[in-house]
Amino acid sequence: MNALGLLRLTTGHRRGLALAVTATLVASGLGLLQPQLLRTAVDSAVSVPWPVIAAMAALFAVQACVDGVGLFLLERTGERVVLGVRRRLVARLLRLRMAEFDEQRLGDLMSRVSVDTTVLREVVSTASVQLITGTLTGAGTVVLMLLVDPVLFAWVMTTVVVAAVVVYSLVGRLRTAGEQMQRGVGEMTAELERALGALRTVRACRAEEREEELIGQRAEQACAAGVRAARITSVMSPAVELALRGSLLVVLLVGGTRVARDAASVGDLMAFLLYATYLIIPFTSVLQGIGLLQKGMGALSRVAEVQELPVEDLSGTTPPPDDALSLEFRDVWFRYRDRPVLRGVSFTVEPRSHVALVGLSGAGKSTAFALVERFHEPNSGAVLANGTDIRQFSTHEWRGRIALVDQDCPVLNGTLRDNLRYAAPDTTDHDLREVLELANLGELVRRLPAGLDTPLGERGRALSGGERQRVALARALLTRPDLLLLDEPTAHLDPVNEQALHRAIRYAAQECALLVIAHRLSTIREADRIVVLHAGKVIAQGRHEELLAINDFYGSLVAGELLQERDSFDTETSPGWR
Ligand SMILES: Nc1ncnc2c1ncn2[C@@H]1O[C@H](COP(=O)(O)OP(=O)(O)OP(=O)(O)O)[C@@H](O)[C@H]1O
Repeated sequence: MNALGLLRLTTGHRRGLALAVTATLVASGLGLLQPQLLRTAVDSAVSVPWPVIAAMAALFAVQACVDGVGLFLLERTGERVVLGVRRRLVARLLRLRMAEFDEQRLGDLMSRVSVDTTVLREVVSTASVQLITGTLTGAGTVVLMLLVDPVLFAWVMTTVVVAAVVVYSLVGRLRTAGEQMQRGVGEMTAELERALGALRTVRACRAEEREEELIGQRAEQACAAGVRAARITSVMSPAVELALRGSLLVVLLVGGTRVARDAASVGDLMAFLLYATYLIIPFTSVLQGIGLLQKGMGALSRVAEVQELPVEDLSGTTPPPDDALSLEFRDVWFRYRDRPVLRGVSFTVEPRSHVALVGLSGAGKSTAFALVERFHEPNSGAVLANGTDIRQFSTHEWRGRIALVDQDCPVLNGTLRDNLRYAAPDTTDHDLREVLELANLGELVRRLPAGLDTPLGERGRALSGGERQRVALARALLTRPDLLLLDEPTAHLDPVNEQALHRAIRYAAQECALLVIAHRLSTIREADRIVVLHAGKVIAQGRHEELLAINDFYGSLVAGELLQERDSFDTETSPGWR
């Protein structure tokens, strides 16, 4: 990633940037006029030159104003550039291929949107002006110094060249250190996100100290890279400072003797001295600008990495059929990286029928759901709806026709109403009430302090596990799907909620095709067909009684109650409002 990449970032904002840089340049130009005025005043005046002092004061005031305007414009442009980058990143992240989330670390991706873009803003708003105005003002100052006294200038340049050589030799290392620092921060955020995301487990396992140590190590890595960068800067800055102070000393020594020998006037010496002090600002600016630019290039390459991650393939354009949906898995093979998970799976779900998918943990049931949702694509074979490969459908419209109730039932931050209407924002209150009763949520709504408008907290913390499951089910039913994918809760349900679940399943089965990952005998018995999945293959299909008669594996599943092998954590306890 080079400086051109950074320049490309400013596309669409160049006018604002040009305006800002111009304002800053004008301000610097006005600054350069001041020594000239001083020189004229000193060399020609015999008494206090009031008009010149007034002109200088006016110049100072105008310079300060123009400088302020330029600064504001720059900051604004920086913010707007970063807004664009952040929007693009967020849009990309929300559309990445699901498989990418297996490879990437969430916290690191998040730090690219927050931390790295902040560095980019600094580059746009600070480094750009530092480099452009620093270079131009520096060049202007140099020319004026040359005009005032070429001999003195030659002396000054010797010290400046020494400083420039030191800076140049360190720039590359500064960039590497900057990049390492950004990566370190990314890794630390990733670890922190992982630990806070599983805080209950962390505490239950008494792992706070281990996590503190691990996250601390990542912070230390970022710190070490920051210190490396500081070390480089600390060599660069004094070198420059030394050169600048040295040049001032040279100006005084050499210039003083030249004035004594009448080779130059006092006005010349004063103007030159002023220019030499003025040179410090653009020179330091350029130096800081180069440092920031190096950091910015590191940040930009991390941002660009996200921009290059593959997004979901949304090439299908055909709208899904309007009539009742049927679903067919036709010889579907699927692997996660090198690991085959589905191996020639075939089964069908007729319109408005109820099919239960059963099998041991790891058999591939959730993967089958993921293929229906098009989170992943089959490696061979196809998933069809009413005879058409679902890849031909517009993904957006296809997902609008189906609903998924996941095992971990995510609830989003917001009110209960927001959560319920998340997939169908136009739901009326009448529909809402109907589904609430169906999912046995009426009692919960009555108990919550602000009813439907009660905030549920981050990830629905204010709800119990069972309540979250019912909210997820109600959310799915509200979309009036043509195909409902339901990963039945593995946790124990009390009889009232078990009945509610069955009521909802029966209701859904009348309205749409229903594919349930079943963990309960009661759900399995009600199914029109049971598909037994074992090690990625369908080993039997039929009704409960038929399968019991013909399939030993199914018999062993039922007898050993293996269908509920994960029946362990009942989270039906919730904080507050009980
Ligand atoms: N993102 C992934 N990357 C790699 N392997 C995965 C991924 N997701 C699942 N697997 C593996 O694929 C296999 C099938 O997983 P899947 O979640 O489909 O099983 P399942 O039948 O739904 O199990 P369970 O009933 O425990 O939820 C498992 O062995 C799992 O380890």
